[in-house]
Amino acid sequence: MSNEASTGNGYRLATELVHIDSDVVKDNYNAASVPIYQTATFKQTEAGGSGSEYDYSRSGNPTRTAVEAHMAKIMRAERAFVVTTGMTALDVILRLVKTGQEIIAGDDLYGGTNRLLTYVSQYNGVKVHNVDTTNVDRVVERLDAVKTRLVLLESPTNPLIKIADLRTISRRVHEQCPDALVVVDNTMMSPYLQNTLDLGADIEYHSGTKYLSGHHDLMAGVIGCRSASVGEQLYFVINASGSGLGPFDSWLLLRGVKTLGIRMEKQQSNAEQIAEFLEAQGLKVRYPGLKSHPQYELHQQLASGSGAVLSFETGDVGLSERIVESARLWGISVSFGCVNSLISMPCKMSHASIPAEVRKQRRLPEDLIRLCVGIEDPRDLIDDLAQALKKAGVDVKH
Ligand SMILES: Cc1ncc(COP(=O)(O)O)c(C=O)c1O
Ligand SMILES: N[C@@H](CCSC[C@H](N)C(=O)O)C(=O)O
Repeated sequence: MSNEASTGNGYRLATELVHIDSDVVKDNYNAASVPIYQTATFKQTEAGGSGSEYDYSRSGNPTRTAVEAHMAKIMRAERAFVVTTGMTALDVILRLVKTGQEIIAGDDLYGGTNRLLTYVSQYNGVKVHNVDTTNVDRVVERLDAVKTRLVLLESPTNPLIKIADLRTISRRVHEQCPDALVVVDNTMMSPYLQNTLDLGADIEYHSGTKYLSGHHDLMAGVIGCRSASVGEQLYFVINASGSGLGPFDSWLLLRGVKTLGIRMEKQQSNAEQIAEFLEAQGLKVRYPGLKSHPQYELHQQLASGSGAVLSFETGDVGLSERIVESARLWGISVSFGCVNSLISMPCKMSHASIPAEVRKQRRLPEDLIRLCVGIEDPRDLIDDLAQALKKAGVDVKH
């Protein structure tokens, strides 16, 4: 299935991803690829500094401007920013929350997100409510018209692949709390499969380390927002704190994002086959493209595809460890969104920073295996999973 969404220029997203607006960077030589302006500072023509578009790369750099303009177009955002990592993106957004204000966040979130939220609740006097975001009422009952500043959502969540009704939650939050911002970490879907600003979010952010760059050769974060005034506040923090992405990494991100469409289509098609294979083994598979997913219908209304991250349980931590360690083609690594396939155990790896008792309270299964599907031949991926399952002692139908 290909993505039918367009950016407003009349072209589909896969087309827009490849075409960078050449007016954004004034290049005298008509370079076909946006140049890397590897400079910290810029020569000024006058002592007052006026008349120059750039003065210092912390405040702005042409290569960064090019990728920010491109991301704003792709995300249909009023403004987009690129920063050093996905966690930096969240850190910048969290600077909009003041002592005494409150955040409502999911109870299944990337481990690093949970760690940063725990930090702001311990040291910045910000109350964080973790709720089950699959249930709109659980979110709404925590709203406080005065105190709620952010509602932070992942959908699908990492790693339990739970779906939040982003459209309804955004509407209800805006009705009840006009000053609250709905923020969505859209890393798992990428802008290719889900546009959360269109669904009503105020801010969407990404770990650009994942699908946007696609090759695990760079760390980056991307933030897109719907309003110019939120954009001004975010830009202030990025400039003041020096969180903006450097010129070379901006260039790598811009190069990576051009192939997002084709990578996502292939990774998703591989993931669908792998999810079906695992389900046929009688395993409890979490993937929003499977009809057995409890929120299959809702996810289809929010996104144009199911992505390429799935998780499954085996019922036994030791068995899960043996499966992971028996895989040959699937690399044991944290992260996802890369062209090569990865296997991991969230409780021991990406989500190990969540204390064991909190993982238990939030029903994060210790035996959970997460698969991040790449672009390899799906037959090789399935064969390798089959041999890993067999070696670990599972009776495989293949
Ligand atoms: C859903 C999600 N959001 C944010 C992040 C943070 O991104 P980064 O590693 O680029 O800081 C990660 C992983 O690291 C993630 O999985
Ligand atoms: N040691 C790191 C783990 C990073 S996890 C990366 C990624 N978000 C994933 O879900 O795999 C840390 O503690 O931050």
